[in-house]
Amino acid sequence: MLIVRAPATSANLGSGFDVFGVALDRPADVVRVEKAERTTIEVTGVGSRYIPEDPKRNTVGAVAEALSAPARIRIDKGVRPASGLGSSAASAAAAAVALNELYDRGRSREELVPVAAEGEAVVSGAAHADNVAPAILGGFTVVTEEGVTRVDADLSLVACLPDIVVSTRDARSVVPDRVALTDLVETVGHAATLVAGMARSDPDLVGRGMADGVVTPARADLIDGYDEVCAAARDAGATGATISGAGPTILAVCRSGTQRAVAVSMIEAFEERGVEAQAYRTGVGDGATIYR
Ligand SMILES: Nc1ncnc2c1ncn2[C@@H]1O[C@H](COP(=O)(O)OP(=O)(O)O)[C@@H](O)[C@H]1O
Ligand SMILES: N[C@@H](CCOP(=O)(O)O)C(=O)O
Repeated sequence: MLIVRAPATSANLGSGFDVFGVALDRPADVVRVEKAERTTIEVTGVGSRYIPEDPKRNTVGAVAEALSAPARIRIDKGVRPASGLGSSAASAAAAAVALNELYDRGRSREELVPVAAEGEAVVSGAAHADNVAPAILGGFTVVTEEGVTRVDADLSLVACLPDIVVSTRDARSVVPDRVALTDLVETVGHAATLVAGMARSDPDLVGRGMADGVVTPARADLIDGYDEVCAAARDAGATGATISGAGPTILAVCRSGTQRAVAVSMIEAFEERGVEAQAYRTGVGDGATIYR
């Protein structure tokens, strides 16, 4: 048997829709795999009752199929599904790394990114790789058609998860399919600022670069209290806050020493709207880790 842990991830970071992603220290999924005649899946842990065990409907089933690696797969969920924290991607990334090792397929970590992205197509309708790339490689990642670029970064983050469910599939349906040139220019500027900030582990630049006038405003209505929670995070010392992935989690980047205050303020702002929430005080983490 092989055991692999893969972390939660936060995709988009505002200006990098379907391109940027960052691995978080926590939470994480743990996946156990054993060779078998055919693939079977068992799911336990956070939100497991909402996750199908049918290999055709679970992200890990698509990964096993893509690697021709049938297995008994047990998933212990630490990342709540439909959270905006790459829940479906954490399982897919862990399964890709585990099955590649179990069956000695010899794929590099970079080569496993499109394999794990096959799983994302099963749940969201698009094989977007912005969650699976950091879940496999760790750090901050930039995904394009040509491949993945990884940047090491050290940042203090808060991921605040309200008791609201937003499915990635639904949140993708509200994204505009055209943008004006002025919006494009603004987005390129923000995205470039964010990448420079990641390379320098500079929370001010990253916070500034998270601004986005295209995708985020279209999705903000799906999260009750979005504006108030972002404002509370900034007032408490965050340099920026935005929707994590497709939501409902809100990700905040913190100045040194403000992480606790940011977390408390975000929870309180949700509570003022009558929404319960929990906050992960986290940072940029490693990718999938194999435990034998
Ligand atoms: N291994 C898995 N882990 C989590 N969710 C899964 C998995 N396989 C399929 N799903 C389905 O994917 C959906 C959650 O994915 P998504 O909406 O992208 O959430 P998240 O934003 O947390 O990744 C749910 O409908 C869930 O049932
Ligand atoms: N780029 C995708 C990311 C979805 O992330 P998730 O964590 O919500 O699955 C999107 O924004 O749709």
